[in-house]
Amino acid sequence: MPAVIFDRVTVAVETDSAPELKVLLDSISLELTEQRIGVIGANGSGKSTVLRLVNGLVQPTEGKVTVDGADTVRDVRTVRRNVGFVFTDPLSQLVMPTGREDVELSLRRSVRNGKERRQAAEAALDRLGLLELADQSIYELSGGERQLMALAAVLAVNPSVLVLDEPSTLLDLRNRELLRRTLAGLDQQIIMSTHDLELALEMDRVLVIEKGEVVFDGGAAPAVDHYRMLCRDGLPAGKPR
Ligand SMILES: Nc1ncnc2c1ncn2[C@@H]1O[C@H](COP(=O)(O)OP(=O)(O)OP(=O)(O)O)[C@@H](O)[C@H]1O
Repeated sequence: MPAVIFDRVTVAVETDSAPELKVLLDSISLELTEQRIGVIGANGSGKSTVLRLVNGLVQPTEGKVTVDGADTVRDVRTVRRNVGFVFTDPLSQLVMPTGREDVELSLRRSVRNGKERRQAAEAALDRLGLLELADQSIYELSGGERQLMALAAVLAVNPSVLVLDEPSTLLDLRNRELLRRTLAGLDQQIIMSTHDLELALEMDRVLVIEKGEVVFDGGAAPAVDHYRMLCRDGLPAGKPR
């Protein structure tokens, strides 16, 4: 597996609401070498920020992130070639009128020959059962269908690391199962944030993020237990009305 290394990474940003920098992540060090890594935590805890650091979409304010030795700031082109990123909102990544065109666009660099590219796109769509929807306008697809289409476009180029930011939010039960099976069948390293604890339980290692810090790092079941405990402790006192 490629090694994704966070070396004392802090991310701090300017905001309009306060004169001092807002710290989104505080001096995180991690060596991610397992095949399936889950990232869980409350809304706003910093999960997407962790994921975005892996492909250089967010840059560390201090420290560095490397993917198989490539620095996500200095060697960002190498990193982007190796790291596929699936966004929570598929419309932020699907740019072509149809899914088929989008998958072919993803493949434009890796498969130069037009006929071979069409075949590779067909195979990538077929893998997720999307052939029937391939030529439909992206805007006529449901949210879940778009989410799968975005995954197909990223998987088509066979990245060595696949980063997924809450990939199952829009999926129904059947498509969640399809996603689960698809992820289980992949050879590459997966780093995935999710609120779907069943999906998190399938991971080899799970990080629990809380207020910009890794508060638990270990096996999936104890990580989920830890997160549940944090959620219970964080609830307001008194009976819900
Ligand atoms: N560019 C930015 N400027 C200011 N604040 C930011 C910026 N990006 C993220 N944040 C803040 O950082 C915190 C962590 O955001 P992040 O998107 O990483 O959370 P998350 O754990 O993925 O949340 P969710 O589960 O709701 O998607 C949030 O409070 C968010 O408002």
